[in-house]
Amino acid sequence: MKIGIVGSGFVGATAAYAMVMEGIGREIVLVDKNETRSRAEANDIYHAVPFARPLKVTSGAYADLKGSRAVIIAAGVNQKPGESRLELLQRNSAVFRAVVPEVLAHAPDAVLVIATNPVDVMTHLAARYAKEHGVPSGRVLGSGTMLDTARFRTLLGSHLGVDPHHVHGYVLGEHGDSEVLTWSLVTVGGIPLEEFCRLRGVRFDADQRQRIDHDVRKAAYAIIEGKGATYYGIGSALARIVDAILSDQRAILTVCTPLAASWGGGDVTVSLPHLVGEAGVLATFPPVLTPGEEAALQASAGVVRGAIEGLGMSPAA
Ligand SMILES: NC(=O)C1=CN([C@@H]2O[C@H](COP(=O)(O)OP(=O)(O)OC[C@H]3O[C@@H](n4cnc5c(N)ncnc54)[C@H](O)[C@@H]3O)[C@@H](O)[C@H]2O)C=CC1
Ligand SMILES: CC(=O)C(=O)O
Repeated sequence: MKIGIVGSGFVGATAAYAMVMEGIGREIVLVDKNETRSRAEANDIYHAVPFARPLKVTSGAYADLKGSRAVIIAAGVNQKPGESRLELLQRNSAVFRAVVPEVLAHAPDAVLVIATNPVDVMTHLAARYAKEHGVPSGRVLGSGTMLDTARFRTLLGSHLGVDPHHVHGYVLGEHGDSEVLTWSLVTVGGIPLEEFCRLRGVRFDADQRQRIDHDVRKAAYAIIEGKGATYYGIGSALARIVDAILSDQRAILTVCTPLAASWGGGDVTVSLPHLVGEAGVLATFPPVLTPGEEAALQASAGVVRGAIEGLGMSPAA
């Protein structure tokens, strides 16, 4: 099973490395406008194969994406220290105008997995191009708030003293400053958060919530300030999404995809829990939230809708 990656910078190359480490797929092709970089990354990652799983890793042109089951798009600019994701919009939408039609032309049956920021708007844009090629919007999904959800679960697990695999909680809405940590949905081993804290005698007050909210929401800014880019978390999230697609896992992931008009937030692309399998997004599960969380989610969808409209696109892809 072939996986394509367009944009083999920090994010694309790390996703490829994560897939080699975990044995996801059989072949990975890296494409980048900087061919010297993609060739070097492909060779470097390929040399890890004897220590990991038997995958082939190559670099190539768009034509080499032919037959891919999934294509990750991580091409474009990343944030400089202090810059927001939305500030990348104009530059990365120009990159997508060049990249997405090429991917659709050479890998028309692939599920597109978007990572480039601002990922919600870029996913909306990619879905619009895909629609022009007859590709249903469910076959275009973005990493959305997968990374924020992972950060939330990591910090909660650390505070509670529980393996984050057993901590369930979702960050929804924009992958950006307006994202919503849905505290009311958090369960630990099936036990609601407050009840779990009572049973274990763990202190969890407003200050602790505030600290975790801050550390999740500001994580990217802090990491970029310290080392210029984030890539291990997102690389692992992208590998997880591709695994769900290739194995038709029916995983519930907080990816983003254009939402049906029937969703209360209207036609926009933001993250909600989605069922993900071979064909991409198979179903959407708008959660039951507190009134405050619901208002924050609608406000977050409004931020993304404004950015989509600012690009001159109708929110209805
Ligand atoms: N969705 C998420 O949770 C995350 C998203 N990102 C985003 O991923 C994107 C990539 O970030 P990095 O890998 O750190 O950047 P990078 O600068 O290391 O890599 C970007 C790559 O895209 C390539 N590229 C640019 N224009 C292209 C074109 N027209 N055709 C083909 N390749 C092209 C560049 O040559 C470069 O190799 C950024 O937009 C960043 O904000 C980063 C981390 C998390
Ligand atoms: C850069 C980015 O989007 C993140 O690390 O969340």
